[in-house]
Amino acid sequence: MSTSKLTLNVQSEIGKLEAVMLHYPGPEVENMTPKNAQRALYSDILNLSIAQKEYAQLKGVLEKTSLVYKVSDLLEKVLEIPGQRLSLLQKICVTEQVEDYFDYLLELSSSQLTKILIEGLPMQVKTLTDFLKEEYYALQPLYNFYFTRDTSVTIGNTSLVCKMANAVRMRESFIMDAIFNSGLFFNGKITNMYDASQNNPSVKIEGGDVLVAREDVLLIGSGARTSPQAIDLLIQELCREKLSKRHVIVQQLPETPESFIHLDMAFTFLDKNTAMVYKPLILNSNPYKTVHIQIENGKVVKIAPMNNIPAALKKLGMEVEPVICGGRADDWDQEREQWHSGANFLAIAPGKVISYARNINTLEELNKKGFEIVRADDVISGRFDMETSVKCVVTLDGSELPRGGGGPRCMTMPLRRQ
Ligand SMILES: NC(=[NH2+])NCCC[C@H](N)C(=O)O
Repeated sequence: MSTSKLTLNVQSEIGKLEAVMLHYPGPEVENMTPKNAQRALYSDILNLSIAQKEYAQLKGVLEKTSLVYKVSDLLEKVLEIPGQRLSLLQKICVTEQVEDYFDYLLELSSSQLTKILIEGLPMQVKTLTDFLKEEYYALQPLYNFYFTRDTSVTIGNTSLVCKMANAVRMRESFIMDAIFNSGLFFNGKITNMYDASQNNPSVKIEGGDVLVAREDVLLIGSGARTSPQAIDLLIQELCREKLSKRHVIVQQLPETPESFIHLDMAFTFLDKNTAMVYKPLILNSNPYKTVHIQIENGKVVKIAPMNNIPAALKKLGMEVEPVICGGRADDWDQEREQWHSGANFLAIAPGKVISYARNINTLEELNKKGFEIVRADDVISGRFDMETSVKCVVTLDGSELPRGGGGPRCMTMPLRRQ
C-alpha cells in the first residue's frame, strides 16, 4: 500500500486494474455453525485453512498486477484517530443495539478493535434475558467481508457506500464509509446510500448489482439485494452531476435460488466486446424485465423496455458477444456452474480475467473463443507472463471460497482502472 493518496477512478469493468480493495478471509468465516449459516448468508459452512489457500491465489495474482489495499489495515489507521473512532463506534453500537459495550470497545487498541469489529464480539451473559437469547455474539462476525464488492462501488471518481439488504452486512458498509470519509487514503467524492435514503427501509443496494459498463452507462440488477427504490434514488444522485447524457440499464433478477443475489452472478464483462452470460436469464425469453433509463442534463427523459442487456448495450453502441456460462450444450451444466459463481468474472485488463478452475464447461467455452487457460500459481511464480498473452483466464482453486456465495468479482472492489 502506498503512502500518498490514491485518486479514485473507475470508468469501465475491464480497464487495466490499478488499485483494488480486498479483505483476506479470517476466523470470521468459520465463526458460525450450520444452524446459523443461513443467517450469515452462506449456503454452507467453510473450512478456513483451505479458503485461505485459495484466497492467496487471488491475492497473489492481484498483487502482481495492481496496488492492493487491505481493508483491515485501513480500518486500523482510521481507528487511530480519536474522533473517527468515536463516531464509527457510536454508529455501530447504536444500530446494533450494543451500547453497553461502547466504553469497553472505545478503550481497546486499534488492532484489537479492528479484530473484534471483523471477527465478532462474544456476548457477556449477565442477565436471564441475555441467557435466553441463545446468542453467542453481541456483535456478529462479518462473515461476508471478503466480498468487498458489495459494500461500496467506485463509479467514476465517486465512492458509493451501499445500503445493504441484510443487517448482518451493515457494519461492513459503516466501515467502508469511515475509510472513505477519513480522507486519509483516497481522493474522490462519496455518496452514502444510508444517508441519501433517509432511513427509507425499501432502499437497498449492493455493489454486486452495479456494473460500470462505460463512463456514461451503468448496468444495475434489481432483485433480492437491490430495490427499484434504491435505483431511483441512485439516479437522483447521479442527476446532480448534470452530465449531458447518461444511461442506466436495469435487469430484474430472480429472488431464488440465492445464486442470483446479484447481477454479477449472471453477467460480467470480459473484454471490450465480450461478456460472460447466464443464458436462461440474459438471453432466453423469461419474465425478468430489462429496462433502459435515459438521463439528459440531470433529468430522466425516457424509461423503455429492452429485449435484454446485450440488445440495450448495442443500442448504445456497445456490441458484446456473449459467452455462455456452463457451455452451450447442457442446461444442467449451465445451472451447476452458475451456482458456483461460473459467470462471476473479474477483468484485470481487457481480455484478461480471473475465475474459478472448477467451472470446466465455462472455461472450455472461453478456450474456444481464444482465451488461454492458466493457473494462478503459474502467474504468481512467473512461469506464465500475462503481458505476453492477448486473452487469458487465470483460474483459482475454488472448493471453499464459492461456498460463501461468490466469485472473483465479488471478492474485489476496484478503486482505480486505466
Ligand atoms: N457480488 C456478489 N455476487 N457477492 C456475493 C456475496 C455473497 C454473500 N454470502 C452474501 O450473501 O452477501
